[in-house]
Amino acid sequence: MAEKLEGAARAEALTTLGESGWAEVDGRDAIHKTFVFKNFTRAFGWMTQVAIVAEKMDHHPEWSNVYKTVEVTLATHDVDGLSALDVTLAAKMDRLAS
Ligand SMILES: C[C@H](O)[C@H](O)[C@H]1CNC2=NC(N)=NC(=O)C2=N1
Repeated sequence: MAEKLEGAARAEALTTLGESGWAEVDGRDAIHKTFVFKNFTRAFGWMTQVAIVAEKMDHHPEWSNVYKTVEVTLATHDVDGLSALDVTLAAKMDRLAS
C-alpha cells in the first residue's frame, strides 16, 4: 500500500515537478499537466508507452486526449492524495515525452 506524501517530502516533490510543468489541482490532492505533441500519432504513441509503464507499476493516470493534446491528472486513489507513485509516474511520463 502506498503512503500519502506529506510535509517536507511533498513540498520538495511539488517543487521539482513544478519545474517540468506539473501543478497542483484546485480542491484536490492531485497533480495535473498538459502534454502537447507534434501530432495525434505522437500523442497516442506516447499514451501507449505510458500505458505499458503504468500497468507494470499498477498505477494508472486519469487522462484524456484531443488530437495532439493529452491532459493528465495523477493521484493515488488508495490514499486519496499524492504518493511517491505519482512522482515516479510523472517523471517517467516526462522522460518518455522528451
Ligand atoms: C488493486 C489495484 O492495485 C489498485 O486499485 C491500484 C490500481 N491503480 C491505481 N492507480 C492510481 N492512480 N491510484 C491507485 O490507488 C491505484 N490503485
